[in-house]
Amino acid sequence: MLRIAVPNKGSLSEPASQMLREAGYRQRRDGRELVLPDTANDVEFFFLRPRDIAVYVGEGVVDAGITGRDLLLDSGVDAIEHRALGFAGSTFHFAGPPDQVTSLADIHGKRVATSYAHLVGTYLSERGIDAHVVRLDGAIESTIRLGVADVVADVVETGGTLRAAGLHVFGEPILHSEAVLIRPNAGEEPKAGLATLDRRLHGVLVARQYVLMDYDCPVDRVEACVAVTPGLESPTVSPLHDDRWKAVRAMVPRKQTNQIMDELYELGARAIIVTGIHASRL
Ligand SMILES: Nc1ncnc2c1ncn2[C@@H]1O[C@H](COP(=O)(O)OP(=O)(O)OP(=O)(O)O)[C@@H](O)[C@H]1O
Ligand SMILES: O=P(O)(O)OC[C@H]1O[C@H](OP(=O)(O)OP(=O)(O)O)[C@H](O)[C@@H]1O
Ligand SMILES: [Mg+2]
Repeated sequence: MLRIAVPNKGSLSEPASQMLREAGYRQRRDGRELVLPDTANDVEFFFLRPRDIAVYVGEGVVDAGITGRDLLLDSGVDAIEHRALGFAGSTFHFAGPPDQVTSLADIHGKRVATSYAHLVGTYLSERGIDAHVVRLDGAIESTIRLGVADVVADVVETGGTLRAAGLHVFGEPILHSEAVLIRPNAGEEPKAGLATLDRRLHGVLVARQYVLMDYDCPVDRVEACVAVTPGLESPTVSPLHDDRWKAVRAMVPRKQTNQIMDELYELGARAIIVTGIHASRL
């Protein structure tokens, strides 16, 4: 059985379980369940704290886990990012009072509050910046007002929390993070079964990121239209009863749906229809 660690709390928990459900796995209904076997799929889920998941994976006591890239890097353990999962996206930034800190060099000699002490400490020392890292569990944006830090390093999604605290980000992002599937390093072959899990998760990603587009196209416009919808391998082009027209079907990125429909229409395509993808295996 493949042993998989899943976040039990926090912002990664529900979307991780949702993604696994869409990939055909059982997930817990009761938030207190700690272990959940899914014998039909030959896997067993362990619900653990997101920050601890990299440690369990690094130790090799589970075969795979879902956590944040930022948490993986902060753990410093020997586990490998196997696949980015496209949710819980954020950047990790330094921030501080706009009138006091505007560049990385300004951090020198200051106190930096963060929940990611290892990550931040390494980042600063690699750049020769000497600062005192204050490790706290959360509500990092409050530390400056409360006088325990001069600068913070924290997760930024919308930026709303920073704005509410009167802080601004400065310098380059330390990191772009999102939820990731991780596996032990240990120089070994990934455990049998991991490939199936990975293919299923990739299938969910594709189903989320792409739609199917069908349209009718005048024969002399097929090449131009196909250039707009090249599909993954190559689009399907089928004959229609009226031989002046062809039918084309291709996967297109969901975000570009309307722009592509406009372009196809301009090129002479008609009856353009878009359908969602429920599942996929590429
Ligand atoms: N607002 C957010 N947007 C996107 N990702 C976030 C956000 N807040 C935290 N994360 C991500 O969640 C992971 C941290 O999970 P963790 O459970 O430790 O904290 P949390 O989600 O902030 O939950 P809580 O603070 O309620 O304990 C990290 O990968 C982090 O990047
Ligand atoms: O840019 P934003 O959209 O405002 O999101 C970022 C905030 O979200 C998280 O906080 P959370 O609500 O988890 O509280 P915490 O600081 O106590 O972890 C994170 O630590 C930031 O503070
Ligand atoms: Mg938090």
